[in-house]
Amino acid sequence: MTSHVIEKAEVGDNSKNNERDFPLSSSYEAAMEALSSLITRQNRKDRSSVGGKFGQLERMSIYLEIMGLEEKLNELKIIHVAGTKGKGSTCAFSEAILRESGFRTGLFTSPHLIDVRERIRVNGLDISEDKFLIHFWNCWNLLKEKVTDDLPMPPLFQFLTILAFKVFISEKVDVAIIEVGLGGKTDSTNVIKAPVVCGITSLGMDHMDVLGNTLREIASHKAGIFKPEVPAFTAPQLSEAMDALQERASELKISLKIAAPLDLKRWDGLKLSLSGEHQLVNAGLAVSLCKCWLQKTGNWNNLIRAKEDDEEYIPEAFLKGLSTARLSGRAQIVHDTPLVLHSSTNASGDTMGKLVFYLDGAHSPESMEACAKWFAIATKEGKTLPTLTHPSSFEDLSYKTGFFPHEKQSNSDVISKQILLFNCMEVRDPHTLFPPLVSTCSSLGTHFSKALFVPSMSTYNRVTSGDNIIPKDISAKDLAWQFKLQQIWEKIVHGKDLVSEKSYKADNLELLLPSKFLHEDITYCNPSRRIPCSSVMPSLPLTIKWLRDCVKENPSLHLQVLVTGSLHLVGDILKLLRK
Ligand SMILES: Nc1ncnc2c1ncn2[C@@H]1O[C@H](COP(=O)(O)OP(=O)(O)OP(=O)(O)O)[C@@H](O)[C@H]1O
Ligand SMILES: [Mg+2]
Ligand SMILES: [Mg+2]
Repeated sequence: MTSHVIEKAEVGDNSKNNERDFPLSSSYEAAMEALSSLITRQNRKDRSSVGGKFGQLERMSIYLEIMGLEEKLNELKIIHVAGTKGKGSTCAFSEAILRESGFRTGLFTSPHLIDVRERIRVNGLDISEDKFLIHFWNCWNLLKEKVTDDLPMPPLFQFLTILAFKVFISEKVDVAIIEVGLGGKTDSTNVIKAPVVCGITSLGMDHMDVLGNTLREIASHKAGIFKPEVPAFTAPQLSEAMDALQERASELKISLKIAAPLDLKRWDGLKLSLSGEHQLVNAGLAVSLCKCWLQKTGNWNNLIRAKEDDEEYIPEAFLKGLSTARLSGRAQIVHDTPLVLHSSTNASGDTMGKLVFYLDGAHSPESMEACAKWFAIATKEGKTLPTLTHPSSFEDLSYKTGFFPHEKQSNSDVISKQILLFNCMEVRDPHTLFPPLVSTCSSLGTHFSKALFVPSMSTYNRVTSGDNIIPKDISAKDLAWQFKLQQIWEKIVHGKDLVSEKSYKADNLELLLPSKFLHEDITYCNPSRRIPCSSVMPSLPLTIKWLRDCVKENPSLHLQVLVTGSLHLVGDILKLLRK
């Protein structure tokens, strides 16, 4: 993208000019370039002071005023959702439920995986490129005209929030479902003054740099979205968090109800479209939020059968929404290389993935546990599972004995192995992420044959379109963080420090012979010889190639790869697999 294009795009007084001068795709790239310029490198804690004298929410109000959106925003019938984990899923369920109930929906979630337009959905679909561009340049140009030293352009998330409000207002949605970006009290979305109902998803420890170090502090930040006269619902919480939520609700004299996790037994044949046991919690909250929204907007009675007075009754449209809601990169399974089974046990010749990616963007301790549980169960499919236990110490775990029971014989001529493909942002603490992952998997009988640490490709300082991804210079990536992850992993899994003589050079792929993979555990994963069963891989494209070679060269191998630790990583893998 040349600066010429950006300049043109910026000065154009409406989007039509841009569209006339440039093909749509280049105009979209120009928008991404402009968006990227809004990414601030400032410490999140001091975000409110990013240039200018106004606080974050005050600035939001001024921007909305500039855009002429303030009044219309107050008329939107909003469901506002905060929480540590499950916000996106709860919002996605709510959107699908209300759309299936006959309403035109707007959905604002974060982050995105492949394309920024995923964050803004209208009636179930990501906003189209041309609509995005029209609204994008309209917001951009109006704000750009008014910026001063005291009121600079909004940072990325703030801009996207304004854009989403503008889209939902223009598209005349009946309901807007809005996910909080971070925290609650000071989040840009908290400029919403009178939502119809508020929801709090599962709370846990995350973003402590901004929200505080105790669950109570975190909960009180999230409760900052509560508003007078607006009912609130929460997923079940630990008492420390619940007390803080309740305290805020009492101050405002609003009702705070606990939404019970969905009980699938009651709904014969219902299968949630987002998998994992934790989704029952999110689905339960979504049901309560939607029911309340329908009641408060006077639509509930139209939806229920007249004689139905059962408190727990769920209309058909709700069940349809719960079974069709989608949100990629959360417990998503992608079959890469098809495998046709010819064995007598599968005479029908069903195909199953020979290389299967299990994608989940978990990046906090609680979500790691949820993700591990989902992976362990999903990879076993149909087998009897041991009861989930929480081993108190890693000393107890079987992998310390040197016995690796990870070869699951799912078919007489197929050997299944589980691999971990991991990366996380450097602000995360891997010491808190690996233990719940390893112990939960292990307690369910799943053990990784190998862990691969790979840098993500997306950079955090650019917003890109879905087409724009593969950096040319992959070898020049700094892999120090991946080596650190590997070291921590080895220490946790084998209790041994890694020898660091080969340090900071990615594993030579020539040595990781795919043809040997099937039998390599014994020779390579021997802690006493200090050879780790983990590798630092130089890039994601090479990692995928290596995995594909592994299954190609070992006809009986069935690889189940858990990709987790970062939504960026998950998004990159989705982009690469899609190509
Ligand atoms: N109720 C839950 N309890 C624990 N973990 C959960 C729960 N819901 C979702 N997760 C985990 O968190 C990940 C992200 O889910 P989701 O996108 O719904 O949450 P979010 O709150 O929007 O997250 P983010 O902080 O990334 O915006 C999932 O992939 C899953 O691993
Ligand atoms: Mg988060
Ligand atoms: Mg989210």
